[in-house]
Amino acid sequence: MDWVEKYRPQHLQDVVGNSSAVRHIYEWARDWSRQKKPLILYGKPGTGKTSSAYALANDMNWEVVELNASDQRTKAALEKVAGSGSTTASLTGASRKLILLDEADNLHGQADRGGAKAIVEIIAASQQPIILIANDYYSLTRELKSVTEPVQFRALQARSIVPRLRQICAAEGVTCDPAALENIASRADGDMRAAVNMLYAVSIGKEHLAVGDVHTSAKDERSTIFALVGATFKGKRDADLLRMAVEVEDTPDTVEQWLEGNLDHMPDPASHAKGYACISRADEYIGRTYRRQYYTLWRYASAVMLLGVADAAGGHGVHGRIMPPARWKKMGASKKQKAVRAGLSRKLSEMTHIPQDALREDFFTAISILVEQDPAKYVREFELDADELNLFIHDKARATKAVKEVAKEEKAKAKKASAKEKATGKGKKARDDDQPADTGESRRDPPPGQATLF
Ligand SMILES: Nc1ncnc2c1ncn2[C@@H]1O[C@H](COP(=O)(O)OP(=O)(O)OP(=O)(O)O)[C@@H](O)[C@H]1O
Repeated sequence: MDWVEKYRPQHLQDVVGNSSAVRHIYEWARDWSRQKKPLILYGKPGTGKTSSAYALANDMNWEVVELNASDQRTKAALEKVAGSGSTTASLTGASRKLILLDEADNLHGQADRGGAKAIVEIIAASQQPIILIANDYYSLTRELKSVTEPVQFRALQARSIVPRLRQICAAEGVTCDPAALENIASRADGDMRAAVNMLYAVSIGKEHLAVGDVHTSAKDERSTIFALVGATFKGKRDADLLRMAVEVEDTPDTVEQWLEGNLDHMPDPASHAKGYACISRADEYIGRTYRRQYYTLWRYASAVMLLGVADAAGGHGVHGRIMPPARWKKMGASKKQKAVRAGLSRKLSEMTHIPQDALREDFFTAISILVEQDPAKYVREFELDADELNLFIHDKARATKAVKEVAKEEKAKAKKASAKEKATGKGKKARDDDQPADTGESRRDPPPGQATLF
């Protein structure tokens, strides 16, 4: 049995941290009547939402009926349980049934809006206590928010995670360096499930856990995932790939991103589609793993993507080196893009006298079409640089070419102008007046501050 399940809190008092949320839940249950609104526990994964609901039911001697909001069969089941006010229906002698509705932020997974609406109505009129669970409160439908009472679960502090890890080590007969547990707790980033999982992984087969067992540098972690991805494209034996997948610290969704990021570099284009097919199949398992909290499915995800991509790659490797997923690079790049976009709309707004938000909302598409047709013209007109031009046209090579072309023209113009200045001897005056050089072409350009869009 894995430690996450083995050490799931059995009673509310075992739940670490989030004490005001826990008290809220307890008082709600203690005073429960049909007038009480269902609770919605929301917050980061692994902070104790599901565990608290189960611990509460245990403490109250309520039976739990767990349903999933996105499941098509949920409405019928919910109708049956929530519609019955019976308190003695249970064979176990439990006094009530606590309906636990997981993935409340995925209610739109119901086939239609009507289905979701019907569920909200059943929830609102329930004759049994209901607890809904969600990660993101803000993505819930307005209707659902209006019939429920929110309870937030916050990320756990590392200093509350450490004692729980210490307890688990003691129960398992593993002695440990305090620094090792502190290291795990801080890397878990407020997620107790992640912390317990990490502890389990590093303690396998050990009687003593030293800090060195836990502390792997970022470089070491990278080299392991590099090795796994490299071995997959090189077509290493299936058994080796599966063993490496267990060894790497990264979860299958990270491995999936790495494989996906490198797929396009397989030399044979025909193999790309095959590779993507395996990755998308693995992605379904990864999604289900998280939705159902059923980590066994991770193994299937790993097997499907690693063996599938290895088969697609046929042992031919990838062009160049194995690279970290482009998506990660893009995340950094998107910050820069935001700054470029803000600068560009400010500049265009000044030039055209159109307010920035009108430009963005009403004109951006039209401008993009125009710029796409003749990029160089608009590089001149709006004095765009390559980054700015790229916001309008996505073909990087074409954008660079247009910018270079205009730069070349400008250079030639400047050269011509300075030659002319020299010849006429009026160079100084022209510079003092800050007038554009007197060339036939420049007279056709609109003066600064009067750029025209169309
Ligand atoms: N506050 C906590 N106290 C003690 N153990 C916890 C706590 N939070 C999480 N855990 C551990 O993590 C496991 C998963 O926790 P739980 O299912 O309650 O998380 P959750 O908040 O419902 O996450 P998700 O949003 O992913 O469903 C538990 O089995 C338990 O081992």
